[in-house]
This record gives sequence, C-alpha cells and structure tokens, in this order.
Amino acid sequence: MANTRSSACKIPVIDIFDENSKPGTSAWISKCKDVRAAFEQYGCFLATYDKVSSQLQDDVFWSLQQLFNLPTQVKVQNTSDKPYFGYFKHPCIPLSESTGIDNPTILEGTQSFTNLMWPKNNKTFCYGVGKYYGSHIKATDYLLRLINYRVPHEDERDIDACPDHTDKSFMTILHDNEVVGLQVKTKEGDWIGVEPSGSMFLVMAGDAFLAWSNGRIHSPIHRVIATEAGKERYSLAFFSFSGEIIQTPKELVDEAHPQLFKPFHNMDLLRLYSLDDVQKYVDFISQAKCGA
Ligand SMILES: O=C(O)CCC(=O)C(=O)O
Ligand SMILES: [Fe+2]
Repeated sequence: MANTRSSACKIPVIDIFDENSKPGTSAWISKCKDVRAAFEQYGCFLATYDKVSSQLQDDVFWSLQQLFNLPTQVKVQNTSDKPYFGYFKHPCIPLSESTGIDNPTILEGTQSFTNLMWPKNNKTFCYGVGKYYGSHIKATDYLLRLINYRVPHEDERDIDACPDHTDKSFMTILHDNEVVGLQVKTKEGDWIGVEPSGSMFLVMAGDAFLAWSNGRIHSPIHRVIATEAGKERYSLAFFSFSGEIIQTPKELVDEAHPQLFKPFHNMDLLRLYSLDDVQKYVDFISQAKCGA
C-alpha cells in the first residue's frame, strides 16, 4: 500500500534567476554553493521563476489535456529508436501515460511531434522556444515528456501513480498543473511532499550526474502518489542526457574517493532500465499480476 505520509522537512528553494547574482560575483559564488549543497544533500532543489504567466500555465496544461484526449491509435504513433523517448503506457503503471518530444529545444523537434499528433495542424501546441538556446546544448540530448495521471478508480487508491524510482538522466526539471502527488525521499528515508506552485520548478539530479560526480551528488528516489480526489494530474518532465561518454573527471577521484563507476553511455543506462519493450515483461506481468 502506498505510504502517503510525508515529512515536514522541506526541499531547499533557490532563486537561481536572481538579477543581482551575475556570474563571477560573490552573490553568484554563494548561490553556486547553495546549489551544490542541495544536490549533495537532497539531490534536488526548487527553482523559483515567477515570469511564467498564469495564462501560459493554463494554456500549456490545457494543451496536454487535448493531447491525451487524442485516440490511442494516434498517440502510439510517437515511436523512437531510443528507449523511453516515444509514447509509453505499461500495465504495471495503470494510472499514467506519457509521451516524449525528442529535441524539444529546437523548433523542428516540437514541430514534428505536433505534426504527428495533429496532421491537420495545431497552432497552439508549438511555441518554438528553441531559437533562444545557443551552442552549449551541443553535447546534451533533451527529452520533454508530457505525462498524464488519470483519476484512480475506487479500488485503485493505493496504487502509486508513478512508482519509486531514480531518474537515469543527468538532470530533470519537473513542473505540474498544481495537483499534489510528487514526493521526494530524503537520505534518512522520509518522504517530502513537493508543494505544487505555478512559479516552482523542481530541479533534480539523475543517476548519470551521481556517477559523473563520483557519488557526491545525490540522485533522489521519488514517486507520484494517487492524485487529489477527482483531479487529473499533468506534468512536464524535462530530461537532459549527456551525449558524451560519462566519465568522472580526474579532479573528483583521489585516494579518499576511489573511482566508483566505469565510463558509460547515458543512453545505455537508460536502455538498461527501459520498460518500453512490454514483451520482455509479459511473463512477469502475468505471474506477479503487478498493479492488481
Ligand atoms: O510527474 C511527475 O511529477 C514526476 C515524473 C517522474 O518522476 C518521471 O517521469 O521520471
Ligand atoms: Fe522521475
């Protein structure tokens, strides 16, 4: 049964867009220290950003509602060679479905997804924010997953909408339609409920970041418990994956901190945990009847 209790302990809130802390200033250095301490202790922090209007928030989550209301035959057309990048629904996780936009930071990525889902055009779905991003994204692959958690039936209240897991990404940014459900586990084993807010974005480290940092950065276990009574939950999960081999920098390895991880490819880590291939799990599903 889902343990819904959450601790009074709070995830650190950091104003990373503070105008006064320009790179190089002492305010900026102190903010960097806050970010590092939050990643080491909690594996995540809440970034405040109040420039997203409530109109834009409403438009985005209204679009997600339209998207998930499309016929299944349309939604399953979003496939990918990469694990976890296409449409996903799994019998073990009956309350949720999600779909991925590969390359969401460039206009073409969002456009080709929009054309696939709405061949007759949907001008409101695609915002084309990609032009604001520079060349620094070169070595990073981005994936935007659009997630829907349906309202559980009477007999499904104890099923976690998204079971306990750590992310296989380098970093993840989460934002939802202000319906509670997301919880993060502390190192001490307490669950912290993330207070939903239109101006909060949860920035979370993934396992790839943990490995790169030689175990210094914490990649927290998190989950989504059954949503508020009668409320459907929508969330945006913005994952970044390293496009290069993940190798711990030599500065982070010494006698006291021997190297914990062999170099690996972020996509191989993701593939290892992928549930995309439902066929692999057929026996497991029928034997364990998981989710039932
Ligand atoms: O929906 C959420 O807020 C969390 C989603 C999540 O943890 C994931 O997709 O990895
Ligand atoms: Fe996650």
